[in-house]
Amino acid sequence: MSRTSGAVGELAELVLPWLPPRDLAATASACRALRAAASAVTAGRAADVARGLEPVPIPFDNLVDSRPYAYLLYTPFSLTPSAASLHAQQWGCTWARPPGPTWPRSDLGGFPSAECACSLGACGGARCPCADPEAEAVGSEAGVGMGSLRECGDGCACGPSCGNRRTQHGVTVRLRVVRHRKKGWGLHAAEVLHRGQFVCEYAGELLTTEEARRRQRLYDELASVDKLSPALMVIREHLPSGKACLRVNIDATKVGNVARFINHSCDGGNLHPVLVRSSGSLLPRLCFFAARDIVEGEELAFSYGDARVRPKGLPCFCGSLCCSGVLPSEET
Ligand SMILES: C[S@@+](CC[C@H](N)C(=O)[O-])C[C@H]1O[C@@H](n2cnc3c(N)ncnc32)[C@H](O)[C@@H]1O
Repeated sequence: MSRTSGAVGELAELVLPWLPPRDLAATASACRALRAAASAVTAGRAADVARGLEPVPIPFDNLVDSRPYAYLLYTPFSLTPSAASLHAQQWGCTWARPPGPTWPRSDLGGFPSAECACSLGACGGARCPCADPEAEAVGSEAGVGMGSLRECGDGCACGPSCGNRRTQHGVTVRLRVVRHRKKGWGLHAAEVLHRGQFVCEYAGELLTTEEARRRQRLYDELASVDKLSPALMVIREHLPSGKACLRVNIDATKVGNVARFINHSCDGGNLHPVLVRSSGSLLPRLCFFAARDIVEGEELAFSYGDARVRPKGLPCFCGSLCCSGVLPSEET
């Protein structure tokens, strides 16, 4: 009974002394079976943060303390909070049927879209309206702000195997979530990544600005007492008119994908954040590309200054030569 605690321990102390030997032995054996089952669940969670929802498993790796994994509800795509609760995974389980993406949306509600009608294999060519002349350069520089990319989407005639959908197949590169002494978990390459290679999207709950502000206040309080590692991303995009600004709030704190483990680096890190637009979609998606060749084992990082994450005034341990000493934050 040395390891039982709280209510279970109290209950055991009350009940067990009254049991006959056979029932006491049966209770002990049931506890051993439960312990083995719980260990199997822990091992499964530690073996794959994505719980089978990405094309390749993404294991946790902790040589620093005793936490085997970080718990989150995994979603490969961004969702609205109502969809997230509707499709909530049972505690500890994978989804029987994962939810579909909130975008790209097929219904544009009257907004113009530049979808292509290319036949399969012809996308990305000179006549394809979704072709992006800058596509080759995407991801080639870190620390130069947010890039942009156009891809085919739900509004296009081509199918999912079209070559102009680099970011739409989930995480296909080998990654690992590694525990750090000062920064918490961090995302690392588990194979060589080449400059310009797509790494992952930043997926989570899509929030209204009002809800994002409400959560930020809460996360600030919890983070200041070390109770939470928030992953609320605020992306601002100035529209061509210069008069309006599109704001996208993605909260991956509790419902999100592997990108929520990417830490900040003051020197821009080795990832290039890129806003990807596709036909049939009102909102851009935030995607990360390798900004240079990355060796196996290297930590992946980008500058939170480009797509800001709260909370305020926390110390930065990125270790880069130009480290400012604090994590970037913003007034919302
Ligand atoms: C998006 S999460 C990144 C994953 C996080 N390390 C975890 O364990 O879940 C952002 C949080 O990670 C921590 N973090 C990220 N970059 C950091 C850095 N350079 N130095 C210290 N802490 C960092 C901060 O707590 C920040 O609020």
